[in-house]
Amino acid sequence: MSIILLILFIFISYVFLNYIKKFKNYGPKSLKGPIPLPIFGNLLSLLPLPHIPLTKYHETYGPVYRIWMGDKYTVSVNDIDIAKKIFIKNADCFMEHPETPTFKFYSCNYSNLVMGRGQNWKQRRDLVARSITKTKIKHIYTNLDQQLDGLLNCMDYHVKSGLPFTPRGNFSRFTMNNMLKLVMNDEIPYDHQGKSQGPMKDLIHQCEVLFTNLGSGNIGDFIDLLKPFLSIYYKLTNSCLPKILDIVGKVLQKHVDTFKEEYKSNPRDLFDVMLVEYDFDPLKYITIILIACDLLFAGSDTVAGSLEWANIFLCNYPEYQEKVYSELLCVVGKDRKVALSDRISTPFLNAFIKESSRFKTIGPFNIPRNCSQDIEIDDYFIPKDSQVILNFSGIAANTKYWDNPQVFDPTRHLEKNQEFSLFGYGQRQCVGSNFGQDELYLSLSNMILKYKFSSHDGNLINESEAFGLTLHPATIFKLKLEHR
Ligand code: HEM
Repeated sequence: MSIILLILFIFISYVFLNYIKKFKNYGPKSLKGPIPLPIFGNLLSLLPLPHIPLTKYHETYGPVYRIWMGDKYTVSVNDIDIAKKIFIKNADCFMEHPETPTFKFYSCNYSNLVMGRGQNWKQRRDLVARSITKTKIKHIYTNLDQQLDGLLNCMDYHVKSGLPFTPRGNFSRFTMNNMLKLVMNDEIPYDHQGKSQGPMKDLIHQCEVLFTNLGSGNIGDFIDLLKPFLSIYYKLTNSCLPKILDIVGKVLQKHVDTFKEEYKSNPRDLFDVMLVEYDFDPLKYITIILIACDLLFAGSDTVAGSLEWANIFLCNYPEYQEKVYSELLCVVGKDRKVALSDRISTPFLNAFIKESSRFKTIGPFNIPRNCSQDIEIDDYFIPKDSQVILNFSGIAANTKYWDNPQVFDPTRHLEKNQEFSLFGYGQRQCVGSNFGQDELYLSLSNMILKYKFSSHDGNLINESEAFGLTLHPATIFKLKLEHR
């Protein structure tokens, strides 16, 4: 009995002291924020769609405020100028991500690029940034073009058969294939009905499981008492990561076995580039596999989700669809496909894409960064070891930048060229931003030039959001496609 009382006493004292800590005053530049609860801090107020309360808090506490995510002091930044001061001007202070059981487990102890740290990260980042260009991998855009043909063929099938077209699944396979081609010169073949086939099919399935695991968030990452249990839980239960590493590892081994001298100057893909860079050192294979996985994860769901949202807006705002189509018809005509060089001549389509990404921010936040020392930025004090979130959804709704931000209106970008990027700022901003934007432009423009989009039942498509690894449409919607 006395042992139980003792444990209870220790627990209550811990909770009490822990709670007091949450009210520490950092002086006149202390950040304001909502009152936290014991243990959970403000976590419960963030459910189920954290970007909504995080954007609302801005109205009460200003563009930079603090919340407690469990035991983690978190700074939410909703202003572009301050974001730049943090992530560009004071980059050294905000370079790493916070250490959490989830980040640690899924990065195999920070051995990948996305979670990499210090010099290791710099070296991996430099390698990937140099590689995903057409100077290094020469056929990178030919591959993209072929994948686009595959997607358009699939859409053709739906036009001819009169069957409704489901963007979810078809767009994820398209973007996943672009990454598979880029990284390991592989792809998931599919029949016209959109069903995946072949050995890589299992990879897509395992990635979906992993996206769900990562996207659901885990309270054990934020509450110190739970962290050790979460680490143990991952070790005991999670089997999709080893499966993914196994599938990707086998493809890497095949690359090693089939490598030819000529691939040094004309690599088949990123695997070849990395094998040469690391001098075929088997100790580096795990890093190569993990970087490959980074690109598969970071580069597929983001672009696929952006395409889904853009399709919804084409259907729900048919007047803008007609304007984009007329512009493309005038610039490109019907005898060829849209090319990247047309981008400069399609301001309305560019504005439509920008508005689509502002209206539904596919990645509502950057990957949180850890602050490595106490620092003052303008009127804001950010304490050491707090985590900093760049709230893209908050910036997208900030009336400092946009009139009537709740209205979908591409013309706003023609009237005023307001800077807006979902790719982050500074050295650690998205390494695939150029490729991702090219992928989005090419696929969307060619779809619009070829097909008229509407919802399959004639109703407006539901625009509500589901929060996961990305902020994607909550419902799996279907489209009616007609040839233009
Ligand atoms: C619409 C498309 C995309 C969006 C919105 C997006 C957004 C982001 C964001 C917000 C970050 C974190 C930046 C930060 O912390 O400051 C990031 C990082 C990253 N993204 Fe993207 N991304 C997209 C497409 C892609 C593509 C196509 C690739 C691969 C080719 C890619 C690969 C990566 C990688 C590897 C990182 C980690 C970079 C590092 O830590 O050095 N992303 N992305």
